Amino acid sequence: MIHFFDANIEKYGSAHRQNEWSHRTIGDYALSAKADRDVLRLLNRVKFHVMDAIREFFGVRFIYPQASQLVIWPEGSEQPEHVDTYFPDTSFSAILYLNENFEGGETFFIDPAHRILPQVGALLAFDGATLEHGVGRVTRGTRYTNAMWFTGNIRSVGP
Ligand SMILES: O=C(O)CCC(=O)C(=O)O
Ligand SMILES: [Fe+2]
Repeated sequence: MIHFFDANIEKYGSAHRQNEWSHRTIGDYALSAKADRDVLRLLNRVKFHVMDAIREFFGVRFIYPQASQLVIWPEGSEQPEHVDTYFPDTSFSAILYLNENFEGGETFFIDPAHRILPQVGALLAFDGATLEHGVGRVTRGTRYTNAMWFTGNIRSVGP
């Protein structure tokens, strides 16, 4: 995934560098319109495993995908506290940590205060529309994640 991200961000990131985020994410919606089927299949497989894990862990019956993105967090990047209300009716946000050979870059929560040190292969799932969270500054190296958003409302399913 990391290799794919590095090799394809110019191809699948936004066509033009519009803002800080445009060359930091590759969305599955970009891949579905284009060629790299193996990566899309892998992202989909991950997404369905994550939905299974959320159903089982949180005891919810219905959950639908909204978006899945590969994200790069270069040295010096961070994300201030926020809630995930970009997509309508998000009920769960999930982060799959793809590497850990960097420093900083913890996912943090405000209330209750909590910090999660990324471990490769670990999955973090939480109610991202309600719980304020953010990402501490990456102080050395580069952080990579697969970020996903899910809804319980079938009318708010992603593209
Ligand atoms: O990468 C993380 O730990 C969290 C990212 C996040 O909160 C977001 O993209 O909305
Ligand atoms: Fe978030």
